[in-house]
Amino acid sequence: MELEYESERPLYIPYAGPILLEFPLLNKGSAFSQDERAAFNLNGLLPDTVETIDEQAERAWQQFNAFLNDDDKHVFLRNIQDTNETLFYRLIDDHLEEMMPIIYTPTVGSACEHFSEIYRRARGVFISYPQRDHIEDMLQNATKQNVKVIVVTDGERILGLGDLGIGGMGIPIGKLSLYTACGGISPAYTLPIVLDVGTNNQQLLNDPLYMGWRHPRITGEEYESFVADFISAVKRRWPNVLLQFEDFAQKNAMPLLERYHDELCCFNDDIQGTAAVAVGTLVAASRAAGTKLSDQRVAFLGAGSAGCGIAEQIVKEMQHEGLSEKEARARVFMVDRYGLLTDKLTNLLDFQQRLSQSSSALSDWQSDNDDYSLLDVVRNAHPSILIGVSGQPGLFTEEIIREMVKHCDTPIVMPLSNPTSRAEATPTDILTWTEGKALVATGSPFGTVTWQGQKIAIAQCNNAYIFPGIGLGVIASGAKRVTENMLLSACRALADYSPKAQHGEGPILPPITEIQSVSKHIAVKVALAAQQDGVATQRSEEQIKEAVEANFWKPHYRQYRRASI
Ligand SMILES: NC(=O)C1=CN([C@@H]2O[C@H](COP(=O)(O)OP(=O)(O)OC[C@H]3O[C@@H](n4cnc5c(N)ncnc54)[C@H](O)[C@@H]3O)[C@@H](O)[C@H]2O)C=CC1
Ligand SMILES: CC(=O)C(=O)O
Ligand SMILES: [Mg+2]
Repeated sequence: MELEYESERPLYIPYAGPILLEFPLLNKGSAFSQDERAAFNLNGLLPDTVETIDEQAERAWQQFNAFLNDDDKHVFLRNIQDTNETLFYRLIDDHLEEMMPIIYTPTVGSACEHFSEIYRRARGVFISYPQRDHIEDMLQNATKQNVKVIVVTDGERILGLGDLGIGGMGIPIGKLSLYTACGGISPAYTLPIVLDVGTNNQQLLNDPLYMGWRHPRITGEEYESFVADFISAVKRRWPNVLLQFEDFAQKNAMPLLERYHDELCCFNDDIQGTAAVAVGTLVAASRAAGTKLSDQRVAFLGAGSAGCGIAEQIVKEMQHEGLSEKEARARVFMVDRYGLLTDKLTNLLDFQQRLSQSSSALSDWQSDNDDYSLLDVVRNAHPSILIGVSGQPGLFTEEIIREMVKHCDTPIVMPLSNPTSRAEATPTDILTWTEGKALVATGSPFGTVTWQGQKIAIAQCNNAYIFPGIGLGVIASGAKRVTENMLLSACRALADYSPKAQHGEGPILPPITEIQSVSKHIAVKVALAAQQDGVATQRSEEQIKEAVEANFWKPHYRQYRRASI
């Protein structure tokens, strides 16, 4: 197994003794060879047997399975990540299906809620508002020097769980674990960051164990200039870094993206990554059904960052298929807390306004109220696609789903809210209420559903299918910006990979176990789009493919030689 790496050049390491064992990027534990143990003063610090990474992974897998609940499994895996990153990624490589729900949604949600209780060791950078004059120093202190991907949150909208303060750090850590496990970005190049601007979560403020800044969130001018200082410091420290905004509250997500998308290589995963995965799924589903996305009508529950991001991408795709912008917008219905977004509502944000329906076009709609509920929309607009991004569980009721299936043979129903506890409906309920007719995709993983003896796999429509490939494509091409075209290419590349669209059967999205191949394919398309948009150097497709392979890090141990200090 290790032979293929034997020709790889050795690494020259300036650390020795216990310090080397404390370095998660360099530690090999019991896999240090006898020669290395002698050269690096490790003799006596490890049990006698020199193990292979496979043997270490087998022990860790047995230990993993001995834990009785997922939260404990999460803590266990995070501990391996913090002590031996190579082993951590080997384990995930070997058991992605079992471990992805533990390091990512749904378990990461619980890990964020209990962040201060389960805290063990430092990882990433915590930039708190009281330390705002020292941001540059904090970035200098990061344990990683050559950072290529940052995921940053301020913890205000963590999955559908709300404001979790610095507990939100679990999300950048989890996302970056997937950048490595699914997108092959070396963990030496990734850095999770939380901007600690306080929290409005009273439970956390009252919690004696809470480790963040105990202060209500700063807002307005103070918040904006703090983020601006952070972005300037990042640009000075790592001018070519890819920065992913993650889980910011609705009021900040879009303004931050609009302000910075042309200042550095960045994107917002909840708006743009989610749009790419959702529209990729819908394009694949339409292809499989022999129709087009522009033939569908789409209803959303939740007109926030994710909902409006997906909706705008749907409008673009429908225009690409031949509709005018007006025709496309007339097919998309956004329902939020106060009902359907129409031009009668006066309190809409800019990005919601663009997606509101003209009330004159709804004059013949039947409703008991002035505001149209989701049920009213389903009754009157007859959507064939229903997308849940409200963060509220159970809102796709039996009545709504049964009404939907009256008007459409194969409804596509996507409760995308995370974690599992926030899903708008369960796949079992949706399939029961539609008598097995619905095509279901969820944000968090759900098991196979058996409907009248038939086993139906449930696709996980999560931006995890997109962002690792974008990161790999940006790194392989040296792209300086993330353009709309690059996101659109990622979306179409995912649709190319759909088993159902390709073969007419099987799941709508490729199984998670194929995510590395999917990410490589997305990376190539993203890199090509970057070149077309003039934000990356021109190279042939062959050269891009080689760069994607060359940049794809694999979890194995390199040989170490002692560097002179
Ligand atoms: N599957 C995936 O890849 C992704 C899933 N999500 C999930 O989507 C959810 C929303 O995320 P964002 O859009 O970023 O949050 P957001 O806070 O920007 O938007 C949520 C929207 O839902 C609305 N809402 C809340 N309760 C409602 C109700 N009872 N009826 C109708 N609308 C209601 C809110 O007013 C808000 O406009 C979260 O649970 C998140 O985990 C987000 C990004 C990616
Ligand atoms: C998947 C994701 O980014 C979210 O639920 O926020
Ligand atoms: Mg998110």
